[in-house]
Amino acid sequence: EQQEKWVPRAVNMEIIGTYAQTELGHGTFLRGLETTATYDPNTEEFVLNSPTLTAYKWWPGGLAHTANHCVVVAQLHSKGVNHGVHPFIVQIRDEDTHMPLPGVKVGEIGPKLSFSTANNGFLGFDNFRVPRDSMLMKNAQVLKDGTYVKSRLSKLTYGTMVFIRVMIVTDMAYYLSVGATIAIRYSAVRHQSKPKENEPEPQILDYVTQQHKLFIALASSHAFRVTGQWLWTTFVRVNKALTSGNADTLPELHAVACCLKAVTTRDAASMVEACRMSCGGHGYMTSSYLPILYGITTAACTYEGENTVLLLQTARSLVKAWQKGSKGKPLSPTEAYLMDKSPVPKWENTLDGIIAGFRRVSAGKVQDCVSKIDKLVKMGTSYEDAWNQTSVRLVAASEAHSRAVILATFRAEVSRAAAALSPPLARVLHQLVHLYTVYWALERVGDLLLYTSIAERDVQELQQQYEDLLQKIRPNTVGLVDAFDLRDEILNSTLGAYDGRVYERLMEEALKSPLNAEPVNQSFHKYLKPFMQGKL
Ligand SMILES: CC(C)(COP(=O)(O)OP(=O)(O)OC[C@H]1O[C@@H](n2cnc3c(N)ncnc32)[C@H](O)[C@@H]1OP(=O)(O)O)[C@@H](O)C(=O)NCCC(=O)NCCSC(=O)CCCC(=O)O
Ligand SMILES: Cc1cc2nc3c(=O)[nH]c(=O)nc-3n(C[C@H](O)[C@H](O)[C@H](O)COP(=O)(O)OP(=O)(O)OC[C@H]3O[C@@H](n4cnc5c(N)ncnc54)[C@H](O)[C@@H]3O)c2cc1C
Repeated sequence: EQQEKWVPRAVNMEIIGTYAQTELGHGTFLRGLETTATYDPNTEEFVLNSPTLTAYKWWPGGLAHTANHCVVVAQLHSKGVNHGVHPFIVQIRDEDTHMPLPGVKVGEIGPKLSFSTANNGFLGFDNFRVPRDSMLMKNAQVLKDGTYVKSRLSKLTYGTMVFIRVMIVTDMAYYLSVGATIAIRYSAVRHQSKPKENEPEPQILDYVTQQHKLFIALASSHAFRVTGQWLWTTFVRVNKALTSGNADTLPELHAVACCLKAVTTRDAASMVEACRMSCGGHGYMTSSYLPILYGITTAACTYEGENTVLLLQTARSLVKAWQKGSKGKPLSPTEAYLMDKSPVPKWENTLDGIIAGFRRVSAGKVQDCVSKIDKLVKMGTSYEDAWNQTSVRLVAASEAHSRAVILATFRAEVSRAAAALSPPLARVLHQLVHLYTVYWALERVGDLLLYTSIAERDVQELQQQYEDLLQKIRPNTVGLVDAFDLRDEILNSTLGAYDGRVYERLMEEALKSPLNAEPVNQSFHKYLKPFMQGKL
């Protein structure tokens, strides 16, 4: 009945909430969180407390001034036993006056790289009492007498994060569509330089280097949209199984959500930055929206699980899978390729050949990690230290695994959908799949040379394939970003508006600046003139 009590109020916006998990002292290591929730059976209440400064919640979006409730993650103590972190739904502000309740200290954490409107906040409790039913009891419970009933699966507490990580992959597809639309439309409008003296300055979109910077962002948007759809379908299936008590597929979902969240956010941030830089000085204008978009995407590399930590989570799963597979036990569908012990086949410069190559790279890297860890442990190193000394390779193995998943999913989903598309549209989408696949083969050619039979002539041919694809995609580029159908109000960009009036929009925005309100700014009389006269 907790859902009956809280969900309608949240849906009706009677309560505005945030997720208060991260503290000043801990964001990654959840078992180290310091906020306590101690059960008092005499009053059937939990006492929330922030025993130290580092226990203060720090970062939750909307916490400073918007939220009047929040989900607080705290160490649950009952009958003198600490049962670990659990979620509690807690009212922190009066619903009429919006004043912080007695025992609640809440405020704004200060300026950030971006997300300036998110009023991220801090929250401290001073022995703040909440009723027993504040504990969200879907998984674990505390009875009136303080008896703790453990969850059938402790990791279900972390379920919210899996859900958000799954959504973030699709978020990155959207942010890349925004960045690609702005930069490609601007590149169609901008003319610069005179490679041919007797011809007018060309569109910068006709420079192959510009195409190299931008087309991968366009292709990645589609790759992440398709992968995000696949991941969501997987999440729904796993969640349905969880509801009926079957948690067998949760570890695979956790592992694949971790590496896909990490790789798509890192790619999106670096590709949005490339979009910004490809627009020259005007890309550095806030009015282009590209700096703000970079701030948004790069934040995703940190929140909902810092990327390195998540890649190591996936690596943990890959190492366990390798060890399981080596004992002949079956592996999950996304990790089954790790046990492909067939001889390395002759390299093929095809989509299937490249996808198979990335699976070889991932399996080879995982095997190397396992061998290094085993060797260190045999030499007397603790497993934890051996893990840490191998962690750079573990992250690389995780990335290779993630790329193999994205490549295979993108190709399979577009091939499946192509049958229902017009031949010209199918052809263009296949070109994007091809570009994405060959781009990453060239980006990771060192790994392919180490773990597959790719030869120098194959690499040369791939480079030519890539440059041919840039040329093939060029005529459809503006049409492809128009197809994202992003309204000017959403793009919020002087460079990306549909009508291409870039220079007029840049000037219109500039003239809105308060610094253009008068011809001589007051700073001249207050500072410059006295300084120039030696009076400062
Ligand atoms: C890094 C870990 C996973 C480590 O936790 P741990 O208990 O020490 O776990 P471990 O010993 O490494 O593994 C124990 C086991 O727990 C599993 N596990 C870990 N996390 C999950 C999960 N989410 N779902 C399902 N299973 C999970 C792991 O796979 C391990 O399984 P195993 O022992 O290998 O069978 C955890 O501390 C963690 O998830 N940290 C990241 C914290 C985070 O994501 N914070 C986000 C705060 S909210 C936010 O940022 C909002 C952003 C703004 C917005 O989205 O709007
Ligand atoms: C814009 C934004 C919004 C946010 N919104 C929220 C919110 O709404 N609610 C909320 O609860 N939190 C929120 N957060 C906090 C966010 O979830 C944490 O910042 C994130 O989980 C990382 O934790 P941390 O900051 O403690 O970094 P740390 O974990 O301290 O990371 C610092 C460095 O240590 C490394 N490191 C840490 N542990 C390991 C390890 N085991 N192995 C190897 N390296 C390691 C990391 O890789 C990283 O390089 C937000 C953060 C941002 C930036």
